[in-house]
Amino acid sequence: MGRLLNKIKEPNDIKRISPKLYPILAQEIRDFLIDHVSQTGGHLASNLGAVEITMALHICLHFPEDKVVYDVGHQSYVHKLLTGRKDEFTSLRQKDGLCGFPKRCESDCDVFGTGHSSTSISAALGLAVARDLEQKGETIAAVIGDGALSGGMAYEALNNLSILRREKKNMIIILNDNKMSISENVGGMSRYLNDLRSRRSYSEFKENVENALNNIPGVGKSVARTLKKSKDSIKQLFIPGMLFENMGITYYGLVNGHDIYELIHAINRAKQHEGPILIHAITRKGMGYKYAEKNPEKFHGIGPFDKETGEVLAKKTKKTYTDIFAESLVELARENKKVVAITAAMPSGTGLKAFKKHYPKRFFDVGIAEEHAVTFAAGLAAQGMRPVFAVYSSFLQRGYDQVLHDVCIQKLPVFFCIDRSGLVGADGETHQGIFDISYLSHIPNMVLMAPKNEKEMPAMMKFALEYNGPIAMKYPRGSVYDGLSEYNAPIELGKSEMIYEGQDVVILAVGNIMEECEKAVQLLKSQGYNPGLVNVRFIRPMDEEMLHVLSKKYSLIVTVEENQLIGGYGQMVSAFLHKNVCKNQLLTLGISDYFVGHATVNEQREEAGINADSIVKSIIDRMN
Ligand SMILES: Cc1ncc(C[n+]2csc(CCOP(=O)(O)OP(=O)(O)O)c2C)c(N)n1
Ligand SMILES: CC(=O)[C@@H](O)[C@H](O)COP(=O)(O)O
Ligand SMILES: [Mg+2]
Repeated sequence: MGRLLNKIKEPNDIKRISPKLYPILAQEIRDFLIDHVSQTGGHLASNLGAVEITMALHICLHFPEDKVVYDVGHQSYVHKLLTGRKDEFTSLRQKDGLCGFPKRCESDCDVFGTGHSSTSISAALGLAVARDLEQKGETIAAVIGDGALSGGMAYEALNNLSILRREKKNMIIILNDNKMSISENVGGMSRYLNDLRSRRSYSEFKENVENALNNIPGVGKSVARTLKKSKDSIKQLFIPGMLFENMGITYYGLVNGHDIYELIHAINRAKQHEGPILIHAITRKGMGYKYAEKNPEKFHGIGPFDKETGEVLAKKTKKTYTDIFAESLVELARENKKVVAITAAMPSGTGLKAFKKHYPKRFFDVGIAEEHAVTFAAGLAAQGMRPVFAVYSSFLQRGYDQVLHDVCIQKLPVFFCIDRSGLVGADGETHQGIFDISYLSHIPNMVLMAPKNEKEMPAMMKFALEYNGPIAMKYPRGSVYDGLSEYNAPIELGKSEMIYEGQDVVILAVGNIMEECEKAVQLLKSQGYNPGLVNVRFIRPMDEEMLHVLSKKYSLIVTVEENQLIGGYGQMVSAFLHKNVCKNQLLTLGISDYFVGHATVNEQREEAGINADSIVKSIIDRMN
């Protein structure tokens, strides 16, 4: 570890470093990040890009009294380094280890937990208003990227900042503009920021304007005097950032986001400002590591890699569910020209890059705007298109009302391809896809499917695109499970698939948890039991005909799902058995009412009691 970084053991220790050594410290931080993330995996490029911004904040502010909210929070490793957690980086994103996002319970310098995009300005405004109501004086800041600024919630907050303007109360927003979301940034705001980037700083503009006017013989000087008096008109004419200025947010740009001294000057100036102020910092995602600079998308979120070559260590031996989705959609779209694909700033993660390559005019990246994406899809469907919205389960939570209000009430044929459904592992609590059955299964007109493995996925997708109404298919992060059971039964609305008949006990497996259930069946058989096994396939509409048969044949019915138990499939079966006055024993296995922290998926399944061994134990305990 670098000599200077080694001196930083507690919050504010950076203030003991001589200013002339800041560039050396920045390099030591970059070396540390590359060394550690190359071993643990994590979000590297964003953190490399935020080194100087974070250092400057820690030089100018005093923690934990002063407070910074990091938008998304994937770029908060430097903040964690500078607040006494550098020794924990060997446990980054591992069970009981350092979280990859800010977390209140981890440090009093993590004032607000993040993970989902575009929340930082809202949260910081809440902190600032509380400060003012309490008549305190700390500095409150939000660090938001250009990608996160494409999220609608950010504008709701920018709009509401007027309450600080009115009271002349300070709040700093640092816009970390690197022209990148995970992929290239998109949309009108990105174009606006590009325009701002293309200009020099306002102060230069003002000076240049005055010089130009003063050089005009005769009228020039008086015009310059008049304009100078009405600063706003110069601003109106020339200042970049008028979008912010017109909302009452002072725009301070452009600042070189890698010049620590310029940043310190800007932040110290901003601290004195009476009202909200936005510092527009230009950075490079992946700064300081050539492989990440060249390919910031690859190094946005990356597994352990060889830092000498930039190559990921784990060789991909199997396809992922995302690969199967992407390949199948390209084929289905070839046959059906009405198929259009939508992503909310996740073209790589959802696999839609492949679709974009084949059908660029039928591909839409709407930015980090899931709410908009859902209703945009509804509009497309209302005009006869077959929109497919590929979205991570936890991010679709943003569009819940749009699913209900704009798609399901109107019974519009939108196909939701819900990736990262179920446990996701290292991203932890904010990213687990363990709520989608709960938040979709109670919406009338919605159909919710879950393939047991990759063989069933293409057929389910074909069925979905032929189904005339709202329909969703949930599938997990990671490699496919090519299971014991071959896909055979054709897909029929609301029909489950009996895999093994068995007797006494039957297991109903939802989606990819089939992997654990098949192992459990083998283990039970080895102990003399003969369990039945059902591939649920349709969470809704439920296969009530099958449930009637099962209720007559088996004394114990077991449901297993990678979802909260509350609102889950097991609860739906329980309601069915209750409504039909069935006397069966019911054992529901799933996530029992807690948020699942960062760990491996296997560790998370074991903790939840839905790995094979736990399923077996629960069944045997129940049967004896
Ligand atoms: C609601 C939501 N949608 C999508 C994501 C996935 N996501 C994480 S970081 C990111 C891009 C953020 O870009 P930017 O704010 O510019 O930060 P940078 O990585 O460039 O520093 C996206 C889309 C998310 N975290 N939350
Ligand atoms: C920070 C963020 O929200 C994304 O980078 C997310 O971590 C990506 O998840 P996957 O690694 O599953 O694509
Ligand atoms: Mg960015």
